[in-house]
Amino acid sequence: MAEITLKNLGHSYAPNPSSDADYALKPVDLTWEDGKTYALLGPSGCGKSTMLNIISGLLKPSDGQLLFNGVDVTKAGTAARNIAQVFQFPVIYTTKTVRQNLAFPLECRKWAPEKIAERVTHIAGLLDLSDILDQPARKLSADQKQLISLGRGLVRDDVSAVLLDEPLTVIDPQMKFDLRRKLREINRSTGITMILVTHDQAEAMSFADEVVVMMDGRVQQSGPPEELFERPQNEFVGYFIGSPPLNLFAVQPRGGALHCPALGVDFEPEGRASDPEAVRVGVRPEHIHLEEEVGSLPRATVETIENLGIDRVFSLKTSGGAALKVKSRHHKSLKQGDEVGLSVSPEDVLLFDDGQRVECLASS
Ligand SMILES: Nc1ncnc2c1ncn2[C@@H]1O[C@H](COP(=O)(O)OP(=O)(O)OP(=O)(O)O)[C@@H](O)[C@H]1O
Repeated sequence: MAEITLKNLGHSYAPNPSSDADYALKPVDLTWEDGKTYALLGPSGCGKSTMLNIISGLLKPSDGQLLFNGVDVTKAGTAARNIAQVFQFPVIYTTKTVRQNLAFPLECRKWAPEKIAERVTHIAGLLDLSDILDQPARKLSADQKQLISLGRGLVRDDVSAVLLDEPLTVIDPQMKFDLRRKLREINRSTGITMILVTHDQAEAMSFADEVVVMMDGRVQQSGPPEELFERPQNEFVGYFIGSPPLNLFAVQPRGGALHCPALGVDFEPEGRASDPEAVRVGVRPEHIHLEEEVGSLPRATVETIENLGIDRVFSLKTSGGAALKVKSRHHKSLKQGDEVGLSVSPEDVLLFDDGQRVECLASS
């Protein structure tokens, strides 16, 4: 098992990269602690597979170094790295039984038969495969086949990390939940570092101790799910994480400070004075409160209501014409066309200058 360090690690598929734009993965410094779960999250083409393939050794990076437990493995082949990889589609021998599939990597390493039997029994127990060990793999469901793929990786006792490349794509939604829980249980019981690639934020947020958000080949932010939700470093992360995404509002200069007309909040950005045109205020739909007694609060009109079961998403238009969404489990009597007051706590307000979050003093 290994701590994985990316040291100024980047990759360009172009032979002579001349600018940032030539890099599929822009050079980045990151350390992934031994035993934790990580998710690489971002839209299609943002560089997730490039990063994963560099870690597994399928791709040699054009820039920087990759270290496992402090040892430079940048030039090491896949075999030397002892990485187990699970792909989108299960990679198993359909003509073999579950037991034979799990035993095969150990037979190739010339383990003694009794050690193989012991290890296979242990791994099958971890993965809930004990009852089907003697069934042919081809007869199993997609999620069971994915568990066998995972088992084939875990069965070796020298695995540095498990890389999961969108392994839940072929799985039914309910099974996805179970398999994700199972993966976390295995991580906790084996202490093996797991890195999941996904473009599904809910999957990333519920699986990983830390999520690495990527866009255009650049790591935008890396941190625990709550931190990405509460303190996104830039507008992209704020918008990409959360459902519905972060509300963003324009500001106007007012008496040396900045004023957000939609929410009726004033700000003083810390540090340099900002160009108001480049400043936007962000508030999570969960953090805006609706008041049915409007009073002197900023007002908005309910345009549509989406019922999500427990929660509702209210799409609103402020009196100044700004659109926003509010997510709440209250206000069941509100209907389209109703007028409501808006309130927000200063600590829930985020300020972005030129797309990057800045600290600010907010007062309602
Ligand atoms: N072998 C290659 N040669 C040239 N360009 C490549 C190659 N592989 C990927 N790219 C480019 O590198 C960028 C990052 O691709 P990558 O596959 O790493 O993204 P991704 O986030 O994994 O996307 P997806 O979610 O669609 O798999 C993309 O612009 C892609 O077109």
